[in-house]
Amino acid sequence: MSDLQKKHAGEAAAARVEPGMIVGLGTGSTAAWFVKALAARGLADLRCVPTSEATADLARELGLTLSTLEDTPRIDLTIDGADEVGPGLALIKGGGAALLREKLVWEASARCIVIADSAKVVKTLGAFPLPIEVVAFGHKTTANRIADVLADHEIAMPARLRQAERGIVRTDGGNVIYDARCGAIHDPVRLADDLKLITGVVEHGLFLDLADEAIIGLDSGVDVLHP
Ligand SMILES: O=C(CO)[C@H](O)[C@H](O)COP(=O)(O)O
Repeated sequence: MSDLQKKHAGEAAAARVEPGMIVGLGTGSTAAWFVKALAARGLADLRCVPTSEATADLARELGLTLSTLEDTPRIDLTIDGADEVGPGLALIKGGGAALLREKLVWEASARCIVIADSAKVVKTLGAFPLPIEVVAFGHKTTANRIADVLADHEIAMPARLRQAERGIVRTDGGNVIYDARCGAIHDPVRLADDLKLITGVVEHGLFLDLADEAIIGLDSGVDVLHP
C-alpha cells in the first residue's frame, strides 16, 4: 500500500472532472486524495454527491458543494477507490464499509473511474475478504445462509462479522458487515447473484461491469486500464 501511488491516482482522476459536473465522491484513503485534489482545482458549478458521511465531512471542510442522490439522481462522473481491481475491471469494494451507498452512486453515474495503488491490481479476485452488508436484525441467521452460499462456491470459511475497537461496525445505514474470506472467487457473477438472493443481505462488495476505467497510481505517475 503506497500513499504516494494513491495520491498520484487521486490527482490524475481530479483532472478528469470538468466545470458544471455532478460528481460522485468515493470513500477511503485513495478517494480522499481525489477529493482534496478536486477541491484544490476550484472548478465552477460543481455539485458533489458523497458516498459516506466521512467523505461528506471531508468535502464540506474543503468547501465543495454537496448534493444528495435524491436531489441529483443523475451523476456525470463518479471516482472511487477499490480493495481489489481484477480482470475486466471487476472489483471488490467495501473495505471502508461504504459499499451500499457507493454502489447506489456508481449505478446512478454515466461514467465511473476506479482509482487505486498498484498493489490492488490482481489476477483473481478474492484474496481481500469480500464485504457483505447485512441488516442488523437477525444478522446471525443471515450469516448462516451466507455460509451455505459460500460453501456452494467451495468457500469453506464462514464470513466473519466486522468488529472494531468500539464493537460491531455499523454502516452509515445502520447495517452490519460480514467479511467473507474467499481466497479466490472463480465465478464472481454467480457469487454476486447468489448473495443478492439471500434475505437479509443488503449488498455485497462485488462491483462487476460498473467501472469504465481504472487509474492505477505508480511511484512515478499513473497507468490507465480499461475493461
Ligand atoms: O470501498 C471502499 C470503501 O467502502 C474503498 O474505496 C476501499 O476500501 C479502498 O480504500 P482505500 O483507498 O483506503 O484503500
